[in-house]
Amino acid sequence: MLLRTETLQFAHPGQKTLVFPDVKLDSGDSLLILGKSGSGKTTLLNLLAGLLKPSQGSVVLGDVAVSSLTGKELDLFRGKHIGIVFQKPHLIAALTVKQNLELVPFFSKKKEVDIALLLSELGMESKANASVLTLSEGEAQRVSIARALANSPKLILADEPTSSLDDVNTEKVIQLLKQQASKIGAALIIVTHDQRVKAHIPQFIEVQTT
Ligand SMILES: Nc1ncnc2c1ncn2[C@@H]1O[C@H](COP(=O)(O)OP(=O)(O)OP(=O)(O)O)[C@@H](O)[C@H]1O
Repeated sequence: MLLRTETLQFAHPGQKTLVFPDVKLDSGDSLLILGKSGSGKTTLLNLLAGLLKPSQGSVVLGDVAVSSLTGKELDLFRGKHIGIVFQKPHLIAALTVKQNLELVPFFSKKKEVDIALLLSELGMESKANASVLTLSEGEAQRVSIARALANSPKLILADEPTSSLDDVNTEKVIQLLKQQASKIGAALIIVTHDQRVKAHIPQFIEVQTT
């Protein structure tokens, strides 16, 4: 088992405690996190990424308890083993597409992946030297996927990656995430309420408001 959570709970300041279903995932598996708005899907993703600390329970990735790592250790572990696609691309505006991707191996201290190959697999090779300010929304989202893959992570987490995309780009983005996850043997978790995504990934857990 690659990823295992147990009895995860978290409370944002002044909010009621969120209680999450357990997640169990093998390498190469894909899973959707579904649930109503405000149920805690993004919070769960942040707990899985080690961006938030659970008030109860644990997150174990491989043989490492992510939820008990702290500080630099946690940042390094995340940089090496987890790729995150945020809802908005959050690219560095002053840099080109390629430069945005080159930062990943720099920060994760991992061997560089072939960025040119990655861009060509994402249909973005002609944009390698373009400023990210000139990209369309779909293109920027593909670059943010490339960035999440550029450290060959064990776990890919994506938060509503298709919410601002049209049908064609949604299809492309989901296929890319699935293909790339399977190519590098990573597990893939997508938070979504997008019906179009549900058609591609049948396994899901549902976060319930209590
Ligand atoms: N930083 C924060 N401070 C206080 N409360 C927060 C914070 N972030 C989230 N919450 C609250 O925690 C609950 C879960 O939020 P979360 O963003 O995880 O839900 P979600 O299921 O991802 O929602 P959506 O589908 O609308 O994005 C909500 O009630 C939200 O208002």
